[in-house]
Amino acid sequence: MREVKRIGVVGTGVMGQGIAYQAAVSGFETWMYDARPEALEKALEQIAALVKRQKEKGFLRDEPGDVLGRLRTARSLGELSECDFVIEAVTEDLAVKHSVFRELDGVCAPDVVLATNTSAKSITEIAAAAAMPERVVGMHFFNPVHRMELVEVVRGLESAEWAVEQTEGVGRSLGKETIRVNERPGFATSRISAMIGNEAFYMLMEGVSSAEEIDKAIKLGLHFPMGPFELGDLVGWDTRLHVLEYLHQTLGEKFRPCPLLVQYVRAGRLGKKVGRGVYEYDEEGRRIPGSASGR
Ligand SMILES: NC(=O)c1ccc[n+]([C@@H]2O[C@H](COP(=O)([O-])OP(=O)(O)OC[C@H]3O[C@@H](n4cnc5c(N)ncnc54)[C@H](O)[C@@H]3O)[C@@H](O)[C@H]2O)c1
Repeated sequence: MREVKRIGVVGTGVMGQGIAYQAAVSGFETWMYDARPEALEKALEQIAALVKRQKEKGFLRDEPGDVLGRLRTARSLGELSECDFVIEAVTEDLAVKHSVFRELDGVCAPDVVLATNTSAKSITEIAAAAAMPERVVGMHFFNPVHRMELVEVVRGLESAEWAVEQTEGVGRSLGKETIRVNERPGFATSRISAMIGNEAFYMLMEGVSSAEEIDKAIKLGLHFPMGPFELGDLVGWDTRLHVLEYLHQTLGEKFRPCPLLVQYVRAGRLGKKVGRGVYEYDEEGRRIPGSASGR
């Protein structure tokens, strides 16, 4: 199996930057590419800020300069040709993912695994765009990547055993626990969390209680670490909606997206990444007290 020293990350939004941080902290030379240069710049800034915070809290063994020194930015996918393992974290849209995999296939050596961080989509369908679908594997990280312990490793119809094992090995090298999942829509985790977030929105729409009270109920009554609105704001409601639409299409009526959730996405209330979702956030990303929307 190929020794992994350089990791490529494609798409440096919420997840890509978290994965790139984790790879650099874990000692890998980390190549980052995004179709929007401003997203790449923002990712570098956010990673530098996170490195600083983690060092101050005593969570980082290495010097910040050493971690940041392992980060490289690419101006095209072609510059990822020397990478030993590539993780795609672009927008949750099949056409976008297909174009990335088609191009990566021509760029990377045949023994390089092309992993996708899709939250719920079919690995088999994503892999269909690649000339070598056997090297495409699901590698599902959780947000925020540096804090969450799990990576779901998802085997598509054509995923080869060597590629699945390589993905599990890289997951462990990034300090994560892994579980293996045979592909079904939503894997083991997104299926449950999408349903809870959607149900919480139905409850908000029906006036069962306020968003803050529903979050409080789920945290204190059911012992979840975060409420469904807090979590959805963190994940991004646009990403949540993409997942729900896909689960609705593949698993049926029980996943029909709540109309109020759809309205939030149409209004641009996408969550923490844009400063407002169900709650509002200041420039540092801290929640503004009392900012929960009434409905
Ligand atoms: N947000 C979460 O909590 C979460 C958790 C697990 C998995 N995921 C999955 O991770 C992936 C990324 O989600 P996100 O929340 O980081 O989204 P995001 O919108 O924050 O970032 C996506 C990035 O992809 C870039 N991009 C779009 N097209 C591209 C292309 N052709 N080439 C290169 N870059 C391109 C965009 O410019 C953007 O910076 C999705 O598949 C999502 O389902 C998200």
